Amino acid sequence: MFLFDWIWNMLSFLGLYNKNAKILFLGLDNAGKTTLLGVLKDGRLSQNRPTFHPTSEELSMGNIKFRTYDLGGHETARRLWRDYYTSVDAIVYLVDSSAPERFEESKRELDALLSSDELSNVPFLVLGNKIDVPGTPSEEKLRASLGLTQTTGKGKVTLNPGVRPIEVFMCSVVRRYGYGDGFKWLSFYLS
Ligand SMILES: Nc1nc2c(ncn2[C@@H]2O[C@H](COP(=O)(O)OP(=O)(O)OP(=O)(O)O)[C@@H](O)[C@H]2O)c(=O)[nH]1
Ligand SMILES: [Mg+2]
Repeated sequence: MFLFDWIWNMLSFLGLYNKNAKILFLGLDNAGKTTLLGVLKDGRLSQNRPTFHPTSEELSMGNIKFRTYDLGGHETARRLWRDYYTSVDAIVYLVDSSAPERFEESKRELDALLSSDELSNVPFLVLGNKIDVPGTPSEEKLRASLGLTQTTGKGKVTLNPGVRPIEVFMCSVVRRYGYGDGFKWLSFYLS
């Protein structure tokens, strides 16, 4: 079961394999960005300290590569985010969905990203992480809190020019579910 999951998740990246895509992993501190990257990188969960210095990793599966940027999420680190906006292919925005008291703060940062000119056409994959935590609010609640009740659709949708793909997927990085669907969705929009 675990092996199947792992392979399936890796396969869902196929759309990304074709390209040296530049992907930023953003979101508040403690959202799970570094944990997710660790799982994507070598399939393993690691204990991470909060990220204070931006880390860039080339993920390669077989002989195909893409470049990820893990930027810290605490307040001072957020000021560095904009230094990385140039020629970004996608944003993966993580939210700790088990921490509703921080939804407002997370929305504020997300809104700032969404209104940035440099990112105006960049696809956004929003991951509501940590749904393994009991009592975590529903996807509906998260969407409402983030102002994302209207998104572009989970299937492969042909969007009008100028419409930015954006979608929400709930996931648990530690249980390794949910994010695979999100990356598969994202791959539709990386040409
Ligand atoms: N329960 C649960 N905990 C998780 C999950 N994903 C990550 N965590 C935990 O959340 C904490 C923060 O994870 P990190 O990956 O360090 O968060 P980050 O987004 O990189 O945080 P910064 O580097 O401070 O911006 C760690 O204790 C992780 O083990 C999940 O799916 N479920
Ligand atoms: Mg981190």
